[in-house]
Amino acid sequence: MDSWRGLPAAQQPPWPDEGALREAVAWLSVAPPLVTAEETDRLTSLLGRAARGEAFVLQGGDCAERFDHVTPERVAGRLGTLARMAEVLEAAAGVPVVRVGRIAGQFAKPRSAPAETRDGVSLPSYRGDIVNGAEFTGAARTPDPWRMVRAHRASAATLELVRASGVPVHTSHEALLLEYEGALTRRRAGGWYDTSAHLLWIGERTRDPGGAHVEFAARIANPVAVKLGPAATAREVLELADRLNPWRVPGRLSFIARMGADRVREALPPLVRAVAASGVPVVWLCDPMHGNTETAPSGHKTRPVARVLAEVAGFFEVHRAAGTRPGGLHLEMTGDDVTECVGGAVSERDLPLRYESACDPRLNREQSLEVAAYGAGLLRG
Ligand SMILES: O=C[C@H](O)[C@H](O)COP(=O)(O)O
Ligand SMILES: C=C(OP(=O)(O)O)C(=O)O
Ligand SMILES: [Mn+2]
Repeated sequence: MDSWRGLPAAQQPPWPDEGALREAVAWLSVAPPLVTAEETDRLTSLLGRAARGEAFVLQGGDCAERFDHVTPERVAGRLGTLARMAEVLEAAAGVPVVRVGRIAGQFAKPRSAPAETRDGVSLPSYRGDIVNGAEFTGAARTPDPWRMVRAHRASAATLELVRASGVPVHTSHEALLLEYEGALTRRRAGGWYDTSAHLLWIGERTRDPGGAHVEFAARIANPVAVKLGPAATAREVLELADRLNPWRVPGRLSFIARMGADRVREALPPLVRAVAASGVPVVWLCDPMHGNTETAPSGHKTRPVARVLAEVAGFFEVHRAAGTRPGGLHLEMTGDDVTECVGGAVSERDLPLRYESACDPRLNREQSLEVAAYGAGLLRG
């Protein structure tokens, strides 16, 4: 299970204290599992239905969860919004909607740049609460391996709130920090399960078929997903499909296309066609967020809801033209009334009012419901 060690692993934090890293990993390797193999297998079979067109997937939640946002109100807000969106989509799809949260573990962030400079001062970039603090001070930005232990506790507390809500949701996050994911991986009858979440995905920046992340994902029994940006080639995608779903199990592998509204119509068709021709069963999800990020004049990262809708439309068009299935949506969203994406009641001027994301801009409740209603319209055809 340690076969990923020794392979190139992108986006790992430069932990300054080796001893502390070893101690934190030792703590995690005997920590209680967060999810069971049975629940995890159930998600694989639900996703298998989506691969056959008998279900639609809604995956959503924060870009970056925060340790100090684990409150009943915030979790209920996110889950309530996700549940409402799922109802809207379900009514249109005529098949069950599989609810998957970016929740209870979505704490690690890959970054475009290793450092951030403000007023001539450079500090390590914020890499998510599991690595360092968002505050712009040397102390906060120093990677601290004990934060992985806090992330496990915050995930457990969030999961308790999720389980108490009644919203039937499975958990997911990006499998970015391999020390964390590896330490929570346990042997079960069905193989090795990463017990940190039901579904793990590999990000656009770490999907090198020869890299450590793909090797780790290939070894676990969980359902896995891979983000695909506009530079992904059919050859790479076929290699990923082969590595990650060699036994061709429906539901084992999802591809999350995040092309950008302008690129989706030209970048996605060759990938969809190549996968269809290979016969490897895959669920195709649309992430209309990460290819549509812009910087507003105020300096805030934002996403125009109109571009989000345009990418969703393009994704459906591509699948209709190829005769393949649009399997679901992957969104960065919250139940809170934030001002992070532009659209509806939020204009560029409003961005500073309630911009609470520590990383990427999320759809607020109203915008999330707008995207769900739009998706429902496309599902009705
Ligand atoms: O959530 C995704 C990435 O972590 C994020 O888009 C990277 O953002 P950056 O370009 O500000 O580093
Ligand atoms: C890091 C993310 O996305 P991507 O890997 O697609 O950039 C994300 O989903 O937050
Ligand atoms: Mn993001």
